[in-house]
Amino acid sequence: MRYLTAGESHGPQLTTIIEGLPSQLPLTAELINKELKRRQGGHGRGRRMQIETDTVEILSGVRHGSTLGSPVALVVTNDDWKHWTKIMGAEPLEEDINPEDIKRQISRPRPGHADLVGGMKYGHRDLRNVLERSSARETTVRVAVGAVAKAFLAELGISIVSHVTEIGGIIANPESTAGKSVAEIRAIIEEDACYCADSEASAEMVEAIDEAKKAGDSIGGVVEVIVEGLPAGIGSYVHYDRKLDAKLASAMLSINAFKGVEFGLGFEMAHRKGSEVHDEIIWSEEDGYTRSSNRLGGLEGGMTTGMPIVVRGVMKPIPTLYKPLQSVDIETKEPFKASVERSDSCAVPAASVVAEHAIAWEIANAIMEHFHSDQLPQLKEQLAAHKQYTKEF
Ligand SMILES: Cc1cc2nc3c(=O)[nH]c(=O)nc-3n(C[C@H](O)[C@H](O)[C@H](O)COP(=O)(O)O)c2cc1C
Ligand SMILES: C=C(O[C@@H]1CC(C(=O)O)=C[C@@H](OP(=O)(O)O)[C@H]1O)C(=O)O
Repeated sequence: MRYLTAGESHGPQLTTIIEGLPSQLPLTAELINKELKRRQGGHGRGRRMQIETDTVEILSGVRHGSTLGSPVALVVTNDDWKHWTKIMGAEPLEEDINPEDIKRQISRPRPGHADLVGGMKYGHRDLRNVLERSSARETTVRVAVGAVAKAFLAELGISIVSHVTEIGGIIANPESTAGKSVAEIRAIIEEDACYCADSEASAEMVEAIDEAKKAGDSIGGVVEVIVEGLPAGIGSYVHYDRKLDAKLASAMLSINAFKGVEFGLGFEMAHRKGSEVHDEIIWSEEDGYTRSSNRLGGLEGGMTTGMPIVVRGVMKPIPTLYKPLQSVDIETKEPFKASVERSDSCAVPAASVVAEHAIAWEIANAIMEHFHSDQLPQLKEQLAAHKQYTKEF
């Protein structure tokens, strides 16, 4: 499967086309909208989220609530567009308009954002031309795509959740999720301001976000995605570009501001002995092959083991600072404070929703690569046979 996205942050809409979905997958806009709403939430979001009510329109590939097997086109309109039609319009400027009045030109690149290097790369002296597409507004349609992937996974008995484990140095107690299922974690974090399972840590995270905002600063954090119900043997060890862990890492790092990724114990593995890292293999009539622990996070040799996938990503603090860092005006080359654009002060909770959906897409894709079918019912049969086979192996 594949998809493309298009759209600028303050353009008329965000668009995506998904290709290769099986037919007969139940799909509604309502299901996608639920996830879009979650992405808009979480403490620390800026004023743009009060302007938008992200909702999707399904324009093709679905009939009477079910996929056809043809490309699925989705659109999310930007409510803010009405304030930007002249500034961001595709048509050449009308003659009676003074460009200076409507340009909202940016010439003082923000350290940590794509402004300066993006300007150099595409020859834009107005760095707004970079910002508009490098903005995480694009993650809206990536969540829409991931919501479709999640609907597909749910049909196969595979569920996925993300939660926030750290913000600005405040770390959630791992016990808050230990031994809990995806559904249980989802129920805990649903109403939490930081999508965190530890309510005490979450309250401190809220304070830390408010403090950072008051100081004109920003903070980052860590999110964890858990995938449950996977069969063993999805992905492959035979070639670098077929390893599922590599694909999941790439998906995580493709999210704006994500700078690191780890599976299971992650970087902690460096401090442990092999006997304290690897997961012992057991077999039972009922469950087939399982593990007595899941310290490797559900992947061996680039393939699923059948245990839950546990993958974490670290998000750096937001680059736009209301107390801006030192920069240079590219017109005069004089030192200047960086531009200040309307901004989030912390988007880690929202980004956890993006991570969940980016990972869901990658898993759905890996499943579609493994089981070759254009029809969901056939695919379900193949999956059931595969599960039986791996159990008896
Ligand atoms: C959900 C989400 C919201 C974000 N909001 C902002 C924001 O309001 N202001 C900002 O400067 N960066 C924001 N970012 C981060 C930038 O998009 C990101 O740092 C920028 O695209 C540069 O890419 P890089 O950090 O991956 O190098 C956000 C990221 C995510 C995932
Ligand atoms: C600025 C960035 O994205 C943010 C993410 C975002 C959204 O819908 O998530 C919408 C944007 O809206 P605006 O720029 O109008 O405030 C930002 O809040 C960025 O990533 O650089």
